[in-house]
Parts: sequence; structure tokens; C-alpha cells
Amino acid sequence: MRISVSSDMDEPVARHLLAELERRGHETVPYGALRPGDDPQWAVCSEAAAREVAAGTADQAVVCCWTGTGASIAANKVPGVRAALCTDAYTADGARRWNDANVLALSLRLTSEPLLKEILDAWFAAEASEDAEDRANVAHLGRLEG
Ligand SMILES: O=C(CO)[C@H](O)[C@H](O)COP(=O)(O)O
Repeated sequence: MRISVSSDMDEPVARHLLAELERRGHETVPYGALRPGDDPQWAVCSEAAAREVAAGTADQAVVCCWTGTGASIAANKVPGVRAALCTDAYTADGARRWNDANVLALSLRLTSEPLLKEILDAWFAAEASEDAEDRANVAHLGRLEG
């Protein structure tokens, strides 16, 4: 997959995220502090990475900031984006499965390298549920965008 990746801080775990995604065979498109000269403001770089998903130029995105909250809020402002702040593998699995999340938001503060691997394993292993109730919920999210 082509995955846009943003971070407002050039932290080791964000660099590890890029390397880990590439090790798994994904193409990465860095934003913010991960790309020289790009705007590293969390609202700006998270939006940029999320817009790639909405435009279809990226399959998914991973947006990072120190807490993960600002990155997830910004990404979720982009129509068509369902960003989920995940702090553990169970949440990442549920985000893909029940929410059909297309953007993973991460906290740079809380995500250790071993935890990142667990979260990515769960995120990429899970598929969106085809259950009618789950699909109805996701469809409702689309209608909330107006
Ligand atoms: O977690 C964040 C936003 O949700 C930011 O990473 C945090 O606010 C740090 O930003 P700055 O370096 O501009 O103080």
C-alpha cells in the first residue's frame, strides 16, 4: 500500500514507523517533521497526510503527534477520513474492523517500538466488518459530514 505518514516531531519512534512500514512492503510518503522543508505544525501535516487518503493518492495514513489527539482531530476534519487514535493492538484491530478506519493516529509519547509493532500487526491483519450494523454505522459517519 501507499501510506502517507505525518509527525509534528522528528522522534525516533516516528522514524521507526517509516522504516517498519517500508519493511512490510509499503510505500511511504512523509509529511511534517519527517520531510525536510515541510510544515511541521500538527494540524497542518496531519491534514496533508489525511488529504492523500481522501483524494485516493494514498491507501491509508498514519498521523502522529506527541499525544496523538491533535493529529487525530485534524485528520478527522477531512471528509472521507476515519482516523482512530490507537494506543494498543486491540484498539487498532477494532478500529479497522468496526470503524473501517483508514487513518491510524498514534501518540509519540505512549508508543514504544515494541508496542508500535503490535499495533501495526493488528491494524494490517484486520479487515473491515461486513456486518450490516457495522456498515450502517460507517455509512452514518459519512452522512455526518453533510
Ligand atoms: O500532541 C500534540 C498535539 O496534540 C503536539 O505534539 C504537542 O502539542 C507538542 O506540540 P509543540 O511541539 O508545538 O508544543
